[in-house]
Amino acid sequence: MKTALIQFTAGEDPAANLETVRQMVRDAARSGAAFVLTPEVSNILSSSRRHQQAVLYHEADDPFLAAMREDAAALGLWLLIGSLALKTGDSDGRFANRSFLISPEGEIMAHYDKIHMFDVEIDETETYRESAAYRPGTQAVVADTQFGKIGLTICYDMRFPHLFRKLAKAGATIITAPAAFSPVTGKAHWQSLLRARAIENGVFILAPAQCGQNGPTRATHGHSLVVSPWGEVLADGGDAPGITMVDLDLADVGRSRRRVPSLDHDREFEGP
Ligand SMILES: O=C(O)CNC(=O)[C@H](CS)NC(=O)CCC(=O)C(=O)O
Repeated sequence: MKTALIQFTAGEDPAANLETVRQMVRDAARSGAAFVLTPEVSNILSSSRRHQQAVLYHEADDPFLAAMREDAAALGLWLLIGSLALKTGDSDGRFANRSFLISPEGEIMAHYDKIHMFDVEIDETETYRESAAYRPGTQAVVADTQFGKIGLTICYDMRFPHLFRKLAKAGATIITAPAAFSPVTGKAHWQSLLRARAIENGVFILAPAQCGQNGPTRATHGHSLVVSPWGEVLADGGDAPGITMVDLDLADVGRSRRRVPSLDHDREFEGP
């Protein structure tokens, strides 16, 4: 299955981000991709909640989502919008960080709200408080497609192996992990986390990532990653914007799981 991961640098203007993504989706389609994935918060990366409040939409009238549905249908491909920041109507004004899987008919086949919030102080200069702006999801999601079952996660979720375990146990053979990873933790952890999640569950991991300088106070790690169920890095998108194409052999899932069937070897135990 020809799969394309879109890597770019989202800024504060959703319309500009949409133009960038649309062009790259078209390029990916021209290269023969059947499944195209975009990073976390493809529509906006902003550190100002006020600005987000001013320019974001609810799901029902979001122009980014509408355009992606049109493009998926026009180009006849599966599309994962890694996520969109969307208004929720919640009284506390928090947004959703929501991933969408769209069919080649332009239908929304699944959506997933990021469960784990990145509330972290990495060092004196770098702190994140995602839960101040975003309302965490409470529902894990697996979608049925012609390529098999796809489990949806977002970014920081990759540090919670039990979520990936649940998705794999529910039949997922591909797990998506779109990201806007921090450069510091990216260097230290990104590839190890994703390879571990692939190996321990015998799944393909598809992780389209934001890259570069997103704003005066925000940068992202890049290195969009495709990992095989055996843990091999099949592609790494590097530091710069671009499209990473890979041809997935879905039979690798069965081959890996037969060699090491650890997914079937979970045991109940007492303690500690
Ligand atoms: O801020 C937004 O608008 C959208 N959300 C994000 O970019 C989120 C929260 S700041 N980024 C991550 O989860 C990175 C996780 C990470 O870097 C790690 O786990 O080390």
